[in-house]
Amino acid sequence: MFGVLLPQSNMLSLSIHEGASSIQNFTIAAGIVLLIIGIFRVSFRGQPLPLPPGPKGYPIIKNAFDVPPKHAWLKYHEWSKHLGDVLHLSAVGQSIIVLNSARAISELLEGRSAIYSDRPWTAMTYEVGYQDSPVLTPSGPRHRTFRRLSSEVLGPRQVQEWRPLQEQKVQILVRGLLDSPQSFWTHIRRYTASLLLELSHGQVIQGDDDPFLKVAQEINNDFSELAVPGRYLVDIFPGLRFLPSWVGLASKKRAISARKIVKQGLRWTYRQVENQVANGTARPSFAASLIERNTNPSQEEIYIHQWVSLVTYTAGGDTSLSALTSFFLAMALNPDKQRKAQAEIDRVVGFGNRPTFGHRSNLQYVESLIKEVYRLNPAFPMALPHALNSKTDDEYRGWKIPKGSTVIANTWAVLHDANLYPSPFEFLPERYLEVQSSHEHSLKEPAAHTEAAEMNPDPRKFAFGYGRRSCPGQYLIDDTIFIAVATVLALFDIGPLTSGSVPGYTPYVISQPEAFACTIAPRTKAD
Ligand code: HEM
Repeated sequence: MFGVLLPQSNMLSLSIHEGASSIQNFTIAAGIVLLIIGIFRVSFRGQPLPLPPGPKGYPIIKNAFDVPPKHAWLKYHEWSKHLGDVLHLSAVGQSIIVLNSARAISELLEGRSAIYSDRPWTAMTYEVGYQDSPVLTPSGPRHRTFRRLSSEVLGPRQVQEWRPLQEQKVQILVRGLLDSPQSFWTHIRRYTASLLLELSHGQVIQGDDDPFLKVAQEINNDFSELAVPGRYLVDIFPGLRFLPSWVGLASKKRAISARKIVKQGLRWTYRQVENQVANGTARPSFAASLIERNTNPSQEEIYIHQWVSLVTYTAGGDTSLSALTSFFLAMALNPDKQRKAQAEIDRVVGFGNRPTFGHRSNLQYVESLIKEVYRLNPAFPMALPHALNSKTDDEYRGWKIPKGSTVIANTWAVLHDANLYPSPFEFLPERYLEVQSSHEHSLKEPAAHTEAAEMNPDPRKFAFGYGRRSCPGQYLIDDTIFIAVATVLALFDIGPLTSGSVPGYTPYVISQPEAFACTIAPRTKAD
């Protein structure tokens, strides 16, 4: 075939100078060339592209029972060592693509974010109504509205307005640690809950029995349980949801009660703020500003406002708990790193003083220590599942990615890749000191721009997710974690562990340390 083409094209390049008939020849020959290329392409396309490699599975159900229910990121990482960084699994007709490298994640979830930003459909989330939440809603107009509204409050510049509130709220953590250090878990929760609910709805939480906190927590607990794909049989066999309720399917009953709680909770929390705005007692908050800005909202707008306000708490509570408990654990296990950070704080802030955001740019070791907390045990080891849109198949490195595939980014694998982070299982804040870039800059730069050659890239590029689905709360929560970490290190000595062996990590979507205990005592002298 190529033998025919070459003489034709040589003849053409000469004959261009020879008048109209040559132009005719040129046109005919070009047509033939295009025809042959076309035939070649069609016949090539006729050969179906292979799927990425994956574990073999069983007939019909394929990998349905291979998908590990716990610590899935570890299993995927292990498979990727033999099968390659991009894996394909198939569970009852649904393709699951697992991306185990920075390159694959960057090229697909960020480089092709326009088509890889859907969320997988699961029967249980649909039944409860969670697919309307900003976290799980499909990409489309509603998702874009969520993102726009979020960025108006949570963008990198906007969050700076909340810093005085964060400096104030961290006192809840300090007071708690002074009163009952063994309950540090509870104090962390109180600190983040109190901050997030004041920010989202202007609510000043009055203790653990606060009705507002209880509603938000109930929705959060249900969400954590029910939005885990595959936890209920109905997610694997969606047809089960059409069975009538008298059959007594556990998932049906659970979905009905959770749906009621979400609906009531969304309305009730938002109505509190509407009333406060109406009678002039509303404190500044996300919900209040949405209500004040739009005095004649449609039902759809109200629904979006309700979700976008509430999600600030539901998406932020457990994730920040994970990051801060990981910090306490890392300090209990790495006293030398703790001493180094405290020495830096003493030098910059002065022993016994409380750090503020104004000190942050001079606390480079503390900054690196926080990065290492994000890296070693990411709160979302696999981000949240994305989905390729359902319109067309995609092609990547010669593989077919079927339309509608669930796409999982194995963030944990990237953050433990020895080619990116040498000695990946060691807690080494020092690794970032050579590549220190400005805080704002590094957070904004997407993972897509992480050159493969760059060592020890800022883990926040991975820990907060990817592309159009990346975490909108990342700037806010990064501030929340900085002020807590810097304040606790300035005022307390953490560790050693008093609960025996080093705890493992919980195995689900949001992973946090298993229960542990350690000493926490006020510092008495400078390091
Ligand atoms: C340490 C704390 C946090 C971590 C590690 C974290 C991480 C993440 C990750 C990995 C995702 C999934 C991204 C993806 O699918 O690629 C996500 C989504 C999301 N996060 Fe966060 N997050 C944290 C705190 C927060 C806070 C405080 C808020 C709210 C103020 C928040 C709001 C959201 C929302 C709304 C989404 C869904 C975004 C979408 O689907 O478009 N997160 N987060």
